[in-house]
Amino acid sequence: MRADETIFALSSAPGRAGVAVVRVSGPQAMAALKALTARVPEQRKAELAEIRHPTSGELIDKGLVLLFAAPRSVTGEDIAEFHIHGGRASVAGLLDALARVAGLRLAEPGEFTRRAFENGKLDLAETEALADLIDAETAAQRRQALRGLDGGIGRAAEEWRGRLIEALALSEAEIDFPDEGDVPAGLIARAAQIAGALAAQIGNTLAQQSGERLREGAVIVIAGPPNAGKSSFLNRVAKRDVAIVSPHAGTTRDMLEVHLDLSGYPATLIDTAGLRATDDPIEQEALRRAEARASNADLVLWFDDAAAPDAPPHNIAAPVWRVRNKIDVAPSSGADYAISALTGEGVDQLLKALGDWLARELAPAESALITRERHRLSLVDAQAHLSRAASGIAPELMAEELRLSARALGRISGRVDVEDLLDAIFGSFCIGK
Ligand SMILES: Nc1nc2c(ncn2[C@@H]2O[C@H](COP(=O)(O)OP(=O)(O)OP(=O)(O)O)[C@@H](O)[C@H]2O)c(=O)[nH]1
Ligand SMILES: [K+]
Ligand SMILES: [Mg+2]
Repeated sequence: MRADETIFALSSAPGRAGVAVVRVSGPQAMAALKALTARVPEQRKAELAEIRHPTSGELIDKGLVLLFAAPRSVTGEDIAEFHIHGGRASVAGLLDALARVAGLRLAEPGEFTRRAFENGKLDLAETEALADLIDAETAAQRRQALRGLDGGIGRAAEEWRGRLIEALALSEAEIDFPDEGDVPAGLIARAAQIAGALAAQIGNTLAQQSGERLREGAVIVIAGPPNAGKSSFLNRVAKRDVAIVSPHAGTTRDMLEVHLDLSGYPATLIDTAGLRATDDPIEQEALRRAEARASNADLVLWFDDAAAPDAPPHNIAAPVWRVRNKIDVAPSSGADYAISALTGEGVDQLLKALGDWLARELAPAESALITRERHRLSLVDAQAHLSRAASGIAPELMAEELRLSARALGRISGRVDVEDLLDAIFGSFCIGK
């Protein structure tokens, strides 16, 4: 990647739309505006312009153009924006026109964000939060991502790193001037005290509920005997025919999942094969998978048929809610919820209870600092080095532990030691972001 190259891409979603936004970032952004509209708009002011092909002069579209001059732009470079009609041909025409401008090329996935990072507009944790915001499907996920974009774990890690560097300075003063009268006594003890306090604080953060589950959504598995109406329930909740429903026991083989927004919280609802003894090897494999999925679930909805109640097996680790289905054909008692997947009776109550449960389970995760495994591993690493630094070791060893800890913390915001992380993180973005 080279900063002297100017990149462009469709930044809004591909496909037909009212408006499409194409962004150009880099030193040739103004030249691109001039080449296509024969002028450069006033900074940060939308202007209506005729956008023409630079070689043929053909009119591509009339649209709004904007200029954000460096460094006051999202990437920190000159940015030109073209807001045009969101037709496939209009967008293709504009992208083709931009490709003809000298020094411009199509952006790679995540390249706009990567430039923002390299120009200090975002730290690495904020970059991750931006990716989360783009991916957020529910209100709670959006709030979590916004908190991350507002500093979150990156800011905390930098604060801790600042205090750690203070401790490092103390221990190095002790190493450099061990016997000098004007160096106050007990430097190493103070450094150890700071290290111990930081280790405890990071330990507290690690002990708090992590935000990962909110990012990914809770997993709710529908399990139960064949023909209990599991797939019928999934279809009703999804409001479309996701799963095949039939009176034939053993209809579902492959697990099917739908993503739900329940009271603003995310969940993945998974339909599984009906549990029963069978000789069919394919069905046995389906059952093995269903059981494995149920064992990793956050919640299991155990479905049975009002005409043939069936208790759940005892080896399910997750909390189990018993749901009795088909109450339209047989009266029911003894389950947590009674529904009819066919008529819809009782389904709203069950969904409401699931929404309340999700809110209880996931609300604390909204304010969690740690939202990714990467953050957790860096903090565990930083804490281990801090604990060793505080354990009364020689000043030289202590300084080394503090340095290692500072590096682990620095990896969170990405200000140091990150080259190898960059490709992985930016690669998860799409082109135009
Ligand atoms: N009367 C009545 N029939 C239902 C209800 N829910 C499902 N059924 C019927 O029960 C049969 C089995 O439904 P499915 O949704 O395929 O059941 P399943 O639990 O997914 O079955 P497997 O995938 O084979 O384990 C179908 O004929 C459905 O139409 C209900 O609430 N009331
Ligand atoms: K069935
Ligand atoms: Mg089924």
